[in-house]
Amino acid sequence: MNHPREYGSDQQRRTYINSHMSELHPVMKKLRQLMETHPRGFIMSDPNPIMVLSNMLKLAAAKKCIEVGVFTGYSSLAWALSMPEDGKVVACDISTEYTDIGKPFWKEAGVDHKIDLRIAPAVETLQSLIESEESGTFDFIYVDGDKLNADVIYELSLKLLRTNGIIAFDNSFMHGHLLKPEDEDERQDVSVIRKLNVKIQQDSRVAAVMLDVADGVYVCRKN
Ligand SMILES: C[S@@+](CC[C@H](N)C(=O)[O-])C[C@H]1O[C@@H](n2cnc3c(N)ncnc32)[C@H](O)[C@@H]1O
Repeated sequence: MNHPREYGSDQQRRTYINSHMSELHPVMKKLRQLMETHPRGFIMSDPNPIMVLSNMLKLAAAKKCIEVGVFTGYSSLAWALSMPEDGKVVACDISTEYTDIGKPFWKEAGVDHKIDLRIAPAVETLQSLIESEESGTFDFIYVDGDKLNADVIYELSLKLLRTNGIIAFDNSFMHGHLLKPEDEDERQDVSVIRKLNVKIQQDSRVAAVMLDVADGVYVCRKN
């Protein structure tokens, strides 16, 4: 039997965690500061999971990554900074309006040569990578966009990842909706992720664990 344990309130934990994270890279910090006044700035990834995942990339000596959902390039910048000079991030987004904001920051950090931005629906970009025979070659895939296609993205990603490669989904709690029972009129994106989370938990192709950071991050290692 599990003994009940008390680790403080959610707010107390978050405050403590946030005050004990290492300093961000100065360019990541600058981009975050810029986005504080942007009307959509709140959709940027939270620095805590980004730091956890960056540490994993370093440990795995990752050289090939994919990101689904670039926005203004904060998380792409983190992956590029975590890889060696010959590392590559295939960065997928449909918006040049947002990605154009991030590009100068990639250049300032000296990692723009590692980021291969593809402006197209992510599913198309992932399919094109499979067609160009890159299956089984990626170390890490971060999914933070296109929730409606998350299941297709998961299946394509499992093809593209190498054995022991990692796929990480941001927003596994879907802004808290998935911590509650299903609504009759649940939003479609919430419903897609609810089903995908169950599928992943039962999927013998991966070893998966959800991190209780920010809006939840589902970290799945391909067996
Ligand atoms: C939550 S934001 C990504 C935040 C980013 N990871 C960061 O840390 O700043 C989601 C992004 O997904 C992009 N997106 C939406 N639908 C997409 C699709 N079908 N294919 C690729 N990107 C898509 C949006 O344009 C948006 O920039």
